[in-house]
Amino acid sequence: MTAAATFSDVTMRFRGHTALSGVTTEIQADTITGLLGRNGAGKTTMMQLLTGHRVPTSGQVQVLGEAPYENDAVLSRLCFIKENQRYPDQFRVCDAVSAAAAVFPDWDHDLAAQLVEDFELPAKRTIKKLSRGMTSAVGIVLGLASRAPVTLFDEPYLGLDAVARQLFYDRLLADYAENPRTIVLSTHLIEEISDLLEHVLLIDHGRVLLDADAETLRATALTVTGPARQVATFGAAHQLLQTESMAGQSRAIVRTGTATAHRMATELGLSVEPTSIQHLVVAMSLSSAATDRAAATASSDLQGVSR
Ligand SMILES: Nc1ncnc2c1ncn2[C@@H]1O[C@H](COP(=O)(O)OP(=O)(O)OP(=O)(O)O)[C@@H](O)[C@H]1O
Repeated sequence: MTAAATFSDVTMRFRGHTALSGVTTEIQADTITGLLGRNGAGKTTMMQLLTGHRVPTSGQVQVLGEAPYENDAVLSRLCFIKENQRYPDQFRVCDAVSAAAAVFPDWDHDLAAQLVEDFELPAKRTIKKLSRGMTSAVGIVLGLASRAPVTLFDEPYLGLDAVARQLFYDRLLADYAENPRTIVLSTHLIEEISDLLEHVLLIDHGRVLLDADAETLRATALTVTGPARQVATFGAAHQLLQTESMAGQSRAIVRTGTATAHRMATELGLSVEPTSIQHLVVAMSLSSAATDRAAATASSDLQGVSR
């Protein structure tokens, strides 16, 4: 696998706040990557670094082999559809489409026209007068029809109804199958998009918490259910992320690197199911928050001792 973009020990600080801390990762070429994480995790900041809207405080960001900041050769091959994408006041839908067609070298006119029709966008209406969801649909049309080698969607579907979101997923997959390219999609609607994702990058408090291909995640994240003691035994032998117990029964989400995990669970009399990416992301984020809290408590206890 080649990398379309790399982050090497990237730290991004905003006046006293560290948004990203020592991030090292690669965005795989010709892959759909889900950039996931809680509010304020650092997803938009990563996209802003990829698109040269910001330069890192330290470390290096490279896109298509070069630093993106003020680099036209790179930026002309990038498309960034932001949450709350803004357009000039007088722009109609058709103006946004024509402007994008002039900017993106690989622009597909037919696809754009088809998408405008699919999303039932009124081509001659001023974007300012569109509903929230329709405005999001304009961004989606531009992002898909740009056919940019690196396309970034940052929460692209604010206000889009369920039917329109499904349309986006279907059109994205169909077009991607025919024209593979690097797509990064940041979203909180993990359940909805998890089947689309080939790679998952989970950011938490500015750090990489999970960086793995979706296939591996599906195979290594398990939910086991059964008697509490047996679940605890199984959890102790694996990476236990979350556990809930009631009336002597437990349910745990674990990550396992061993091929024998299924057998061990069965021998312990536990039922085993795959864990969805959404459940895994929630469990990992909560587990990381608990670890941070424990570390903070330990550190304040130590400060108390030293006084
Ligand atoms: N210009 C800025 N000045 C100060 N702090 C900032 C700035 N931009 C981002 N931050 C902070 O950096 C952190 C990461 O923000 P970022 O927008 O990257 O998060 P996010 O993962 O995209 O969140 P969300 O899912 O809520 O959109 C947040 O704590 C945010 O408040």
